[in-house]
Amino acid sequence: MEVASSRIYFPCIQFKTFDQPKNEDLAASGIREVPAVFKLPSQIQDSCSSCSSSNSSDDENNGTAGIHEENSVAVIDLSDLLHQDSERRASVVVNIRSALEEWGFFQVVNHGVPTALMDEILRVYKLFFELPLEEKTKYYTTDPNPTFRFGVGRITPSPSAQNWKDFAIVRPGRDLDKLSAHPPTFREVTVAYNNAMIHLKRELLNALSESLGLSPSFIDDVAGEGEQFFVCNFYPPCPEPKVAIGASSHSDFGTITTLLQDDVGGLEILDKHNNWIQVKPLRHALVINAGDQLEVFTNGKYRSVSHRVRVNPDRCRISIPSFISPLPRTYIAPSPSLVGEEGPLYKGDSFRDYLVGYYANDVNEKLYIESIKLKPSGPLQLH
Ligand SMILES: O=C(O)CCC(=O)C(=O)O
Ligand SMILES: [Fe+2]
Repeated sequence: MEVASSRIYFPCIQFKTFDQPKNEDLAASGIREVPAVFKLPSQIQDSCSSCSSSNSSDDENNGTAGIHEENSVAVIDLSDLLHQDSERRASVVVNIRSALEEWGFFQVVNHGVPTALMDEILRVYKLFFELPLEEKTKYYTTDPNPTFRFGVGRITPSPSAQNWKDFAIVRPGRDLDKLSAHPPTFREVTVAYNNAMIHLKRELLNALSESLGLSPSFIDDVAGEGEQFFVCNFYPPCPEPKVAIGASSHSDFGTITTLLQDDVGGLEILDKHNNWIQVKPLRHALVINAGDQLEVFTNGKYRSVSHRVRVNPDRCRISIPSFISPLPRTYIAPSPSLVGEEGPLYKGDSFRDYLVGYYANDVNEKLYIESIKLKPSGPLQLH
């Protein structure tokens, strides 16, 4: 196959990986076909083509309290939660519980994160991804835990196809000099956004504890103390959107994820009937979902739902998931306060060892958490 001059290959761990040219280069390069390394197996391509793509953004939600079902997953107004009014707070907590039981995902508005900060972080990270490849690859490293890492596709031992995305992993609690210095506000915005996520995570985990009848800091104390970090995903336009995938189906490894997305759309979640449901962009909302650690800790009451990202033929998309996790040494097992007659349904493990298992499996699909499930012991049989 002839390689167009603007197609740039560079190694990503053991793979040769295709770096999709920027939006404006695409037309010039004349690429009309997805390279083989990104091609999904045909049965997955079929499941992609059965869903309609989401290109629209909804108007800003100015915050009517309660749950709105028109976006599939609930949209929950957090203003009453943040104002600590006990009755109104209780109703938000109930809404969060039903959203997690029904979908495992919900969106939040009036969450206290300044909207200007949300716009700004999307803007500065887009500028970063638009830098020349030589600039971005200065941040390419095989060190798994740097402050700032640029990468391509998804790194798994046996991916069926590389994901059609570039990403940056950002750990702002470390050496800030390692963050990109372009554009000039990049570091400042990164730190401000991460701090806002730390604040929000505390509010959310407290509400989650209350929703399960636990004392407010119960979940945060056990499963929310890990290093706060986020990923910025950049999905370039794709000439054959049904043949490739931005992020293949997976569940998140941590406790909860708070995700900011731009207005392009493409995130889909698997519902209880095995249908892919779009999570439509809602301006200035954040998408919240349960991760594997929450599923284990709650003994399956709040499930970590499979999700994936479809690509767009015309527009690049940016999303910024923040991952809230336990400390590596924390042992996460079903909490005795949440285990009923069914008995513990998951094997416990330290978060560090959980991650080893998670990445040793193909993270595409919920393979690892399925493998640590135990059989229900059921009520004691007395003869
Ligand atoms: O881009 C998205 O909307 C979701 C990304 C995602 O699921 C992840 O990075 O874990
Ligand atoms: Fe995810």
